[in-house]
Amino acid sequence: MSDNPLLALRERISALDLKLLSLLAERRELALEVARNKLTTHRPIRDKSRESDMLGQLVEEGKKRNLDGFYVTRLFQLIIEDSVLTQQALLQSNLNQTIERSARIAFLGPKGSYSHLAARQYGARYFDQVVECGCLKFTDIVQMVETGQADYGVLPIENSSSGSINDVYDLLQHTNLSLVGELTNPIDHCMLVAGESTLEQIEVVYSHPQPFQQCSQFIARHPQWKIEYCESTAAAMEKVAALNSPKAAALGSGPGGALYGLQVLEQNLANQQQNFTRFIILARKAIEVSEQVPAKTTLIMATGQQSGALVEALLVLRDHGIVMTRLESRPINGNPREEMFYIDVQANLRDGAMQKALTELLAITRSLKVLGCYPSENVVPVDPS
Ligand SMILES: C=C(O[C@@H]1C=C(C(=O)O)C=C[C@H]1O)C(=O)O
Repeated sequence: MSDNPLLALRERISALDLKLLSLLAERRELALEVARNKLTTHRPIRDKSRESDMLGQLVEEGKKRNLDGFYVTRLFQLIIEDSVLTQQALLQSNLNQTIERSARIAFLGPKGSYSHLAARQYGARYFDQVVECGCLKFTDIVQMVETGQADYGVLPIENSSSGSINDVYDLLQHTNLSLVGELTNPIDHCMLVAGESTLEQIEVVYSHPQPFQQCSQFIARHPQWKIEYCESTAAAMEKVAALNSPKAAALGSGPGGALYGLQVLEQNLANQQQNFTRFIILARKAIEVSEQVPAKTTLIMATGQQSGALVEALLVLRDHGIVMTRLESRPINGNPREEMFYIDVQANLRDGAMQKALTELLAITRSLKVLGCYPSENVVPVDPS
């Protein structure tokens, strides 16, 4: 134990953190045991009343230890989210006989891009080993999966600040790949520097145009900075790491910056505090979703040009009690008078109601394609009882 009081305290904190890690790993193993039990009992993965009761007890126990309820709730909601998604992955691997322990995953941008981080996160949930395939363009990602050079493709499809990514929606019109998963990640834009620096010392900032748009209010407060656009946030980080100057910074993700040895100077810089990007996962083979796991299905359809055609189609979903979570329209190449509609629904493709709705939709639409049915990765947290 160090003689320096601060170092001695830090050593004790680090030792305690290791114990916390061991406990979290043990808890995750127990969650997997619960999932294996649910394989035999067919109970749903989520038991929200159990979560709510447990959180209530933890908040009370936390108060006895001077831990405020919001902190305890937020911490255990994150722990429970991991537990639920880990269980979902086990049930899905069991149902779809996913025995491969490694996968090749294609994504946009070099290491450190938001897509790269999403690909790593998805891969870690389903595989022991991931071969990372960074691509320059969305079309490269789709082509790598279609040609068997990659097993999965990760594509950003919408951002809460800048909206839908139309190029990806358009790609879905023409590919035979299936949608097999989704991932929604908070996008926390940070100012990243190569070493010690301050905002006052910064003279030039590098990033992709998107982060500059999403952080325009922060950037506007520093009109003296020179703005340099790069092809990706990862390229910006690479540049700043190479410059190794207190005058240069990159706008990107903290975890991405760490891959280039960059430190966070300022964080949470987006105009909108809640800044999320949703990614979709594509594969050559469609998957089935266990009825114990919340499912989403994505359809793509052309309704024809008769008036009210879209309304008629949406009424079919309503009549079968199917909840639509997203409706996006895109022009059809070469047919300016008609649009293609992308619909996300909270339903399992195998549900009877979903099958009946599809049969009726086939009769009233000009074209209809199921892009895929996949587990909903959005674990909505419950509050303490
Ligand atoms: C572990 C279980 O599965 C889920 C995860 C829970 C958790 O991590 O505490 C609690 C309830 C369920 O939503 C369980 O059913 O007990």
